[in-house]
Amino acid sequence: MQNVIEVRNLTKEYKAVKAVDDLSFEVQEGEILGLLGPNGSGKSTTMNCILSLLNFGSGSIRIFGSEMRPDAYEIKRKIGVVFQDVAVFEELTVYENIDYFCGLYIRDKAIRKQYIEEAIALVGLEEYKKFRPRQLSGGLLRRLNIACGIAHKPKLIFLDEPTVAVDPQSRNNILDGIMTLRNQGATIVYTTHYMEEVEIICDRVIILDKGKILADGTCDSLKKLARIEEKVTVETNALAKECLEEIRQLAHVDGAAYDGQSLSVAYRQGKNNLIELMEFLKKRNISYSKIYSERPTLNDVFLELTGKELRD
Ligand SMILES: Nc1ncnc2c1ncn2[C@@H]1O[C@H](COP(=O)(O)OP(=O)(O)OP(=O)(O)O)[C@@H](O)[C@H]1O
Repeated sequence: MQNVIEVRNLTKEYKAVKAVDDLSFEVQEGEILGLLGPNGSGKSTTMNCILSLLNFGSGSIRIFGSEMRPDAYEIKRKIGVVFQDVAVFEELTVYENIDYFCGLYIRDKAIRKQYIEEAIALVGLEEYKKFRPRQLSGGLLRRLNIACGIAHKPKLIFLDEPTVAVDPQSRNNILDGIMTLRNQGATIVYTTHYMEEVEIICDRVIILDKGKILADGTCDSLKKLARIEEKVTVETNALAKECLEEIRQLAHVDGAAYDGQSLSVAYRQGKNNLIELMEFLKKRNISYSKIYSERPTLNDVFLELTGKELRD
């Protein structure tokens, strides 16, 4: 498969801060790449360098096989960008807003009309074509923002946290729309603070911290990086301190925490842990309302690698 983006040894410094530190990666055609990292890890700087919105100290960036430069207009025509902040015209209706942005790229009126209708259908705004932005909810506004960024059918799309503070219906609509764009052949770079979204839509994930790549792979391959193999949660309000210490000494236990209502036990190895813990609780006459086992999530991996929660 062709590399749509190739970043080689990219370094960007702001005075004393190395925002991007010798970064190299590529994005393949038809891929949804999730770019994740704690606040300040260099995601926006990386995206802005790729888009030639920022100068950088050293390294190279190629898009569709050609060097990306501020005047690379042929490449820029094939790119769509949806920034975190909604940027639409208050004076124009939903339809007119999309028409405006699409018109920057598509001159032919008939083709443009078709593209606008397709963008409206993609984000589910059919009933709101004549509404002005101030009449839309936050979720609908974000859908409009996306429609404006992708109506010209770009081959490469950057989406910077497009689902922040949207209702579940709009979120599902946006995620479905992004997968549809990928299925239609677009390559997508996606930043988010919601790990569950990454698990649903991303083909590959890069975890950044301090401007460097900590991990790069599919969600499943990243989960294998986790030190723990299983987490067992027990809902109980009857656990004595000594018992918690005993649990920490059980076979394969990596760590255990108890907050007075919920006991959480992490295991380095994933076999028979649930049964053994249930037997232990029975022997100690500890009653509980619920017990369940989970595989490590991407969030656990992120926490282990960066020492931070993705959502802080
Ligand atoms: N214009 C600037 N001047 C100085 N330092 C900056 C500037 N922009 C970013 N930085 C610094 O560069 C580093 C990377 O910031 P960047 O915004 O790229 O991170 P991010 O991962 O996008 O963060 P967030 O998730 O908060 O958007 C941070 O230490 C930040 O403080």
